[in-house]
Amino acid sequence: MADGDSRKGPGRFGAPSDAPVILSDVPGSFTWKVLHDRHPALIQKVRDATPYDPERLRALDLLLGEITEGVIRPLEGAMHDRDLWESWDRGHIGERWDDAPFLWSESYFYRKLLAAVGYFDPGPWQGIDPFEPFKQAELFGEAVDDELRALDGFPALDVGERDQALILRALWGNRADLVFRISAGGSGLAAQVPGLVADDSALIWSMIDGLSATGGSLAGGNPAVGGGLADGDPTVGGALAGGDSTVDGSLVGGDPAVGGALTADGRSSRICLVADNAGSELLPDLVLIDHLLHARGVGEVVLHVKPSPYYVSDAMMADVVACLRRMSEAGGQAGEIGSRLREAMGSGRLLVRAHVFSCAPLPYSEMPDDLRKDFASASLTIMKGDLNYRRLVGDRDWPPTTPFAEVTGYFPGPVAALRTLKSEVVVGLGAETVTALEASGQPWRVSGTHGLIQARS
Ligand SMILES: O=P(O)(O)OC[C@@]1(O)O[C@H](CO)[C@@H](O)[C@@H]1O
Repeated sequence: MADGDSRKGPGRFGAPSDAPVILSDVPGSFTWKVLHDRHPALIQKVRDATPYDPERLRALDLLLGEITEGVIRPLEGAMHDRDLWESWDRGHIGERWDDAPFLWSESYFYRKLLAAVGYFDPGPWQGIDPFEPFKQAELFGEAVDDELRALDGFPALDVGERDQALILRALWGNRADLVFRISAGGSGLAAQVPGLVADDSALIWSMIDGLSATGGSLAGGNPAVGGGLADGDPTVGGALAGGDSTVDGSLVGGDPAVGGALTADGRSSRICLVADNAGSELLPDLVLIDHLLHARGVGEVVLHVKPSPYYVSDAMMADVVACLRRMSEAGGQAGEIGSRLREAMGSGRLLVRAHVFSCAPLPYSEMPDDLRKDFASASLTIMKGDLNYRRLVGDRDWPPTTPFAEVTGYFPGPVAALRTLKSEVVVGLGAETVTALEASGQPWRVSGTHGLIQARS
């Protein structure tokens, strides 16, 4: 029995799964409010933001009626991803929205929203992202101007200081999540950020320390092929893009099974970063990627984005392009970083993937083999954000002291999570930390005021 289709039962690849799956069936609970308050509010915002025609407005009304009345109905009409959804269904169609796993029902809601606005249908509305107006407003807002200007202070920092600053920016950038703002109001951020509830950043950097590329490469399956230099730094061997161009249509870039550059001791010098939100989260992610490639000598970074609009602000390829353009236009350090990233993209040291499973309603313990191979080819995978965390550890009511290494043991390689806490699931906390958080009386699991950095080697 799979992790995504059961309330209990063993997960694939031995993922432990004896904690109850989180549902949305308790009126007034966080998950219930997402389905009953956040989703209807989002439908209204989508209607307001784009001048839809009667057909699409009617479809949005039908969706609103469906989520209000309560029973999950099948997708209708021609669907390019029918086979996928049949394989991801898990028998929840026909159930009440509240009774399906929260992870599944939320994800299915976003797929239905795209169906309602005709995102996938041939015709004039095909490819019109219903969330684009929100993403644009955020990317061109003053807060992003300030963030980009702040990069001008970076050259004054040494590499260690930059390591820490960048990992924290990438973490707290995750507060900038537009779906969260729908219910939190304003910026969605509490005035105070009490801080980290777990901090494995030292472990992450110790893993990255050994990952400098030497120039050896497995590109094209030939370990004797040296990689080309991408950024002119003679101490850093560049990676060649994977030699096999006959890849699965869902991937952009080289063959996921082919490792890129190698370290001196023959390990993969590849890091995967699984992105979460666009705009003010993706920008610090890109700055971190540049730091890994340029200052830390990592041979290759694989950036995973979503293949279609999801959770309002989740990053897609178009958002990567928009962020790089925004950096170039900002000039200063941001402009320099943007240029280096463009070069890295051109030389294959920065690869982007948009795998269909990135929008699946299932935990990563259910990932397909090609994605599993992709993660296995990296010496470290960094998961960004709340939803990726839920999918990584399983969206279950774990005791919060359950070891992170235990619940991620199924993952095919070293893995780290950078996440602002915006939903109920959490693992890997110390008992004293949990006691103090509970004593605070604050909704620390869901308020976006706390963050965590967790890793296992
Ligand atoms: O993945 P992200 O962008 O950090 O967060 C997604 C999120 O806003 O959506 C869910 C509730 O709708 C929660 O998991 C979380 O608050």
